[in-house]
Amino acid sequence: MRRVVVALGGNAILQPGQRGTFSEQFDNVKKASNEIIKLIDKGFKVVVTHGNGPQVGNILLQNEIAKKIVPPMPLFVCGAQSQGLIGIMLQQALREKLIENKIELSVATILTQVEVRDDDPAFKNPLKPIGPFYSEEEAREMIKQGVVMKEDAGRGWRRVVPSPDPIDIVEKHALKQLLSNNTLVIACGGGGIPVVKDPKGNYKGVEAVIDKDLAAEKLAESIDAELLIILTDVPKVAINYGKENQTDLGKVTAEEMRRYQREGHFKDGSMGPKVEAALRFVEYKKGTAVITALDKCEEALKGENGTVITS
Ligand SMILES: Nc1ncnc2c1ncn2[C@@H]1O[C@H](COP(=O)(O)OP(=O)(O)O)[C@@H](O)[C@H]1O
Ligand SMILES: NC(=O)OP(=O)(O)O
Repeated sequence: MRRVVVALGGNAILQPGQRGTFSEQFDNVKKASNEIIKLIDKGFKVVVTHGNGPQVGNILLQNEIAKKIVPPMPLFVCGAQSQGLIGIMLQQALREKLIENKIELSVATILTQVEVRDDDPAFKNPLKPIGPFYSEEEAREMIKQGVVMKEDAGRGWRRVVPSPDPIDIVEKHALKQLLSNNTLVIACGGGGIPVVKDPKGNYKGVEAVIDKDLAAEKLAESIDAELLIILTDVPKVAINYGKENQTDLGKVTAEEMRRYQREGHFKDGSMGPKVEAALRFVEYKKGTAVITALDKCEEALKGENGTVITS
């Protein structure tokens, strides 16, 4: 059976302008689950992963606001909490759709650790935006209080944290076993819980949030997937994005895409990591990578939409 990793963008769970109530997020997750079920119906063996930028930032904020009463937890624990938060919504929504469609599969979320290097340069250069958006004025005030803030791809200011490169999926053997045992697996949520390995082989959590698209690529490599689908809120990747001469990309080779990347068409913190993840998967694994909008996934698989990158 063809293995596929589906990466759900933050927008698929918490849309801009929403406060992020449980029912808002659960409704969004239900819509995303519909699309995932269509893939299963087509005969794919699916592993789902998802972003956590808004959620992990909100959990961190809750910890900080309540710190006089409740001891705050480290950021990697907030990441683990976000895997549980989104995992339970996905488990329930997917199960509902599986029952509706009379598909017999178990659903399980794996609390997944992802190894990073402790000397990754990202620890000295925080770039990963998390949590809510702030105005420039609010951001300047927070910077004075020691919070690292950056402007996020023209959408407002956000807190930023280190985002080291994922090098290995710690629970990969467990998730392969579940996959072979009729289970729809949700793994590496929020890029995985970032850990470093000590000389004895023990893992220790680190203060970071891994990019979920880059982790999705590692996940796809680990389970021998032949397809990586990155679902976001635009149907296609574009060159000259937002300019008069914007051109959407349909079928492209990895070579062409690397050239556009070198020319600076894909922004850090938004389309940049998606394109890099897609390219790594196509170049190292010789698989196919698709970047498209959640509701265009079916069309993209028929070759009628989306950006499809092949070697
Ligand atoms: N070259 C590009 N082509 C298409 N979209 C782009 C490009 N550069 C930046 N974007 C922006 O990237 C956004 C998707 O990235 P992001 O919001 O981080 O996704 P998600 O939260 O779904 O993972 C799109 O909404 C679009 O505004
Ligand atoms: N961890 C992560 O990349 O989350 P988002 O996709 O929500 O930013």
